[in-house]
Amino acid sequence: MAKQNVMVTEEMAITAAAGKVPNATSTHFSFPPPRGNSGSVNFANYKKILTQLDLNGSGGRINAWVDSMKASSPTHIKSSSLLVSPIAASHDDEEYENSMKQQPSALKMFDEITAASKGKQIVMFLDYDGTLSPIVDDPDRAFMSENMRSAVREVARRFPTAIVSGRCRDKVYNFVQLAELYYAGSHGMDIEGPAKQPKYTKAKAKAVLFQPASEFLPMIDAVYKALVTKTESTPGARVENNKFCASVHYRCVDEKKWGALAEQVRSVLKDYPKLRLTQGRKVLEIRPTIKWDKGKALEFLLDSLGFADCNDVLPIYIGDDRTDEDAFKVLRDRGQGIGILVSKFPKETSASYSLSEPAEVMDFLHHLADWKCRLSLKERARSV
Ligand SMILES: O=P(O)(O)OC[C@H]1O[C@H](O[C@H]2O[C@H](CO)[C@@H](O)[C@H](O)[C@H]2O)[C@H](O)[C@@H](O)[C@@H]1O
Repeated sequence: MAKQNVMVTEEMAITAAAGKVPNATSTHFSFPPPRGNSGSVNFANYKKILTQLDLNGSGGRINAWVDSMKASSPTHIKSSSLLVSPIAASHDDEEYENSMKQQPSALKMFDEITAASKGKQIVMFLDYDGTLSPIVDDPDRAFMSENMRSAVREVARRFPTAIVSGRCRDKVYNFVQLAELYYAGSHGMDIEGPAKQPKYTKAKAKAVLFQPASEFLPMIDAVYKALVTKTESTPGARVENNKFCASVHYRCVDEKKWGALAEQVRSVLKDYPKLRLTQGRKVLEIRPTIKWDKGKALEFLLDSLGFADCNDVLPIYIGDDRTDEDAFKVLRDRGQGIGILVSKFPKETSASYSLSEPAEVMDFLHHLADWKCRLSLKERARSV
C-alpha cells in the first residue's frame, strides 16, 4: 500500500511527539514582547490525540482521524467539557483567561501594534473564511458584508494588502471583488495581483503570477472526481475543487458518520502518495506534498513587494484557521510582524494577538485605516 502523508497540524504533531510546546518563545522573536506558554486550552487534549496518532501505520488510524476531526472543532470540545462537571467549566474559564494573557485583544492593544510600525511599512495579509466572512454551512454562500468590503478597501488604499485563502483564487476574488489586492488562493499555491493599480503607491505595481504546484492540476482534478463519487453515499458531505487542492467538508455530516467519511477519504487517498491531508474548520484539505503553504506565500509576497531581508516592514497577518498557523509561525520565526488569531475560543497558536470574530476584524481594519489617515495628515501638516 502506498505510504500516506496524513498531517494533523504538522508542527503540533512533531512538537507533541518531542514533548515540546509549539509556541515556546523563540529567541529570534523580538516583537511583541515574549509571553508565557502555559494554560492554553485543549493543548493537553491535542497532545493526547496527536501522540496516539499513527501517521503511516494501519492500526486505529480512522479513530485517530475522527478524534482529530473532533479536536478541530473547539465548540465541540468546549461543550463536551462543560457537560462533564462544573469543575471542568471553571477550568475552561481559567484557561480562557490565561489564553487572553498570551494573545491579548488586538483592539485593546491597538496602540502597541501601531507603535511597533513606527518607521516601517505595514503590509496586510488577510485570510478569508472565518476572518472576513462568518462561517456558514454552505461554502458557496460565505459572502462578506458590504461594510467589511469597504473596511478592506480602506486598508488597501493605505497599505499593500493580500488575501490568503484555502479557496481557489477565482472563487475568493468573486467574494471579495477588490481588484487592488493581491490574491493567494489554494493555500498560497496560486498567487496573482493586483489587477488594478493600488492607490498607496505611484510606482507601477509589479505583475505577479506564481503557481508552484501547476504540475498537480490533473492529479487534483482526478482526486476531486474520485472523492465526489466515493463520498456520495455520506449525507451532508461535500467536496470542493479548489484548483490546486480539494476540500472535503463535514460540517453538515452527522457526527456518527465522520468515521465512515474518513474511511472513504482514506480509501481514495491511498492511491495518491503525492498528496497530503491537512485540516481546517470541519474540513479535510487535500493538497500536494510540496513544501508550500500560507507562510511561504507570505514570504513570497513580501519579496515581490521589495521587502526581502528588510527591517523596515511590518507584516500583519489575520487568520482563524490551522492553516494560518504556518503564516503566524513564519512571522514569529522572522522576529518580524504581527500574527492575529481570530477565535472566540482559546487555541494553541503562534499568533501574538487575537480578535474574537469577523466583526472585530472589521473594527480593527477601520481603526488601522483611520489611524494611518490621521498620521498622514499630521505628517503633511508638519511638512508645510
Ligand atoms: O483559508 P480560508 O480562506 O479560511 O479557507 C479555508 C476553507 O474555507 C472554506 O471552508 C470553511 O468555510 C465554509 C463557509 O463558511 C464552511 O462551511 C466550512 O465548514 C469551513 O471549513 C472553504 O469552503 C474551503 O474550501 C477552504 O479550504
